[in-house]
Amino acid sequence: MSSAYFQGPWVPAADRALVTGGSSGIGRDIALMLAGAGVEVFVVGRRMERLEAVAAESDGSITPLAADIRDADAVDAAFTAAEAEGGPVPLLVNAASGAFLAAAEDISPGGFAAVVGSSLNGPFQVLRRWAQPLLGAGTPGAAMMVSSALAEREVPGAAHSSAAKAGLEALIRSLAVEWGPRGLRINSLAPGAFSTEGADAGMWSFGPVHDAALDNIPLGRFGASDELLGPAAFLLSRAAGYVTGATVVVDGGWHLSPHPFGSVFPPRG
Ligand SMILES: CCCCCCCCCCC/C=C/C(=O)SCCNC(=O)CCNC(=O)[C@H](O)C(C)(C)COP(=O)(O)OP(=O)(O)OC[C@H]1O[C@@H](n2cnc3c(N)ncnc32)[C@H](O)[C@@H]1OP(=O)(O)O
Ligand SMILES: NC(=O)C1=CN([C@@H]2O[C@H](COP(=O)(O)OP(=O)(O)OC[C@H]3O[C@@H](n4cnc5c(N)ncnc54)[C@H](OP(=O)(O)O)[C@@H]3O)[C@@H](O)[C@H]2O)C=CC1
Repeated sequence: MSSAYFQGPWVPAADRALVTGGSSGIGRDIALMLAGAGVEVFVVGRRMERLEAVAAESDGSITPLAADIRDADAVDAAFTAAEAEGGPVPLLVNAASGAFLAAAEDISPGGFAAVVGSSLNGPFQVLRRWAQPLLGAGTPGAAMMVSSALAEREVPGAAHSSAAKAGLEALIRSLAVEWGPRGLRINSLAPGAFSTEGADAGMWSFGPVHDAALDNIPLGRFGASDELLGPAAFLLSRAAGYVTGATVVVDGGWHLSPHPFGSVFPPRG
């Protein structure tokens, strides 16, 4: 991944970053982009071998740290390891999250908790642990949470994820106000439909869902991974120094659709 995304005023806002979900898909691409631009990157995910594979792929500095973001102690240990040599980490990307397709009546309490845990509770623990030492030291920082273009829309078949992502966007607005005066910027990047390992396995390989999404994207296609990198680079750069509490939607216009999934997921008859 080239450093071409960071040029002129678009230099990274700091030289150290922690990226959750950095072993796959969107988080992996962002981690490689940052490392390619000379940022020291720590990648977090549940499976160490996949984190190590990303680290091996980069010519830059990527350190793998295994943790489930739903486990506050594991999150704390990952940050403690990242901070051990260079102190608080000023840049944060939270791309980790998980979801599965299911009719609402088939989502068990445990299933709802698993998805909301990885998409809202866990990201809050990550943000809180990231911010604590920065606030204590008065060091500026910037966080970018990966949300979803449909956070504010109806998503039949993914009610848990939709509720959690809407909560995540509400959360970043509150934190931007609480922490802005103390030097921290908090934004979110909201992707539309992107082909990634996890999303393909869980959603896009299911033909009716894939086709319904495509039919309702005004630009008529899924996004290409590099189309997220420019907006991500912007939010993590000095050029975004006056941007906080914002959600940047990158979805080919999908969120404007009258119904983002047409009638692909009718209620049980
Ligand atoms: C009309 C169609 C709508 C299409 C929707 C499109 C939405 C667009 C925007 C979506 C925004 C979000 C996008 C993404 O997240 S893309 C990235 C996707 N990547 C992944 O999801 C990969 C990671 N996935 C996971 O980690 C898991 O799916 C999970 C989130 C569940 C977490 O795993 P965990 O290890 O905690 O899970 P367990 O196996 O222990 O299960 C916990 C409980 O969840 C229940 N469960 C799990 N899978 C399913 C399933 N497929 N269906 C129903 N229930 C499921 C499981 O039974 C457990 O419940 P119990 O405790 O009751 O047993
Ligand atoms: N691709 C798409 O179309 C869309 C994606 N998004 C969002 O983009 C983000 C990235 O998704 P995408 O790249 O597609 O997904 P992937 O499944 O390809 O990547 C998910 C990453 O998160 C990690 N992860 C998942 N759950 C946890 C957890 N509980 N703790 C720590 N790490 C975890 C995974 O590693 P491991 O499994 O080893 O833990 C992996 O590195 C997510 O927030 C997703 O909701 C939003 C809208 C659409």
